[in-house]
Amino acid sequence: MPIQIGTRAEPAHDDDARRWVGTEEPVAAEERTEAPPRVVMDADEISRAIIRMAHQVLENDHDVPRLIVVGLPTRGVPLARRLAAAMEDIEGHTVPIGELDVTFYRDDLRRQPTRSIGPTRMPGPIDDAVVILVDDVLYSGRTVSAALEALKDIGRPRAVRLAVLVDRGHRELPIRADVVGKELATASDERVGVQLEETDGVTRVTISRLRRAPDPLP
Ligand SMILES: O=P(O)(O)OC[C@H]1O[C@H](OP(=O)(O)OP(=O)(O)O)[C@H](O)[C@@H]1O
Ligand SMILES: O=c1cc[nH]c(=O)[nH]1
Repeated sequence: MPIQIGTRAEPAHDDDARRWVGTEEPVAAEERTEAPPRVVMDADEISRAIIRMAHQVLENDHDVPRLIVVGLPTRGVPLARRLAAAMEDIEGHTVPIGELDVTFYRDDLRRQPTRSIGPTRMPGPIDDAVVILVDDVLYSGRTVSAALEALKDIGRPRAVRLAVLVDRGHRELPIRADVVGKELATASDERVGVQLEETDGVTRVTISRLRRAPDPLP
């Protein structure tokens, strides 16, 4: 029996229309403008990385009776679908997919721009299943930490693994990925952008350097 919590009320990602929570300054000045992005993975490289990741996931948990692949919005959800499809190609049977909205579990909810609350859907009980969390980028680790909290409210998986397309370093919490598509050495003033056909109309990974917006005139 599928489990569903919440519904998406409006588009999941709308940078221009982001709403803010709390009273703190909503955005760091250096995030306001960006230099042109440099492409570090194209669509073919991303496809190959996902196939590699699928093999690794299956190798790590080859004897598990129940695997559930769970995407973290926004782009973790289409990535989870792609990963599950690659796993199905290898294994020849259906791989159940879920999606997990972590917004209310974030420890930085008051500091971060929020997007609309998305749905949480599981293909069935997660108890005793191995859950493969899927996200596009692993950075501070706070999204994954929130995902682990959110999962606790749904059930008690036998194990939780983490698969990310890009690990860009700069962790703030003791979290690591089990399966990584590509490790990117990045500076803290850079931003990794994952774009996928399903959400962005183009598939690629870029790095851009964030530039400090000029101070306002006195
Ligand atoms: O390790 P972290 O520091 O948590 O960063 C990684 C998260 O940041 C991005 O999500 P974001 O919150 O920007 O939302 P989006 O997926 O909707 O773009 C990305 O998709 C990861 O989920
Ligand atoms: O560079 C980053 C950092 C966090 N989340 C992203 O999507 N990219």
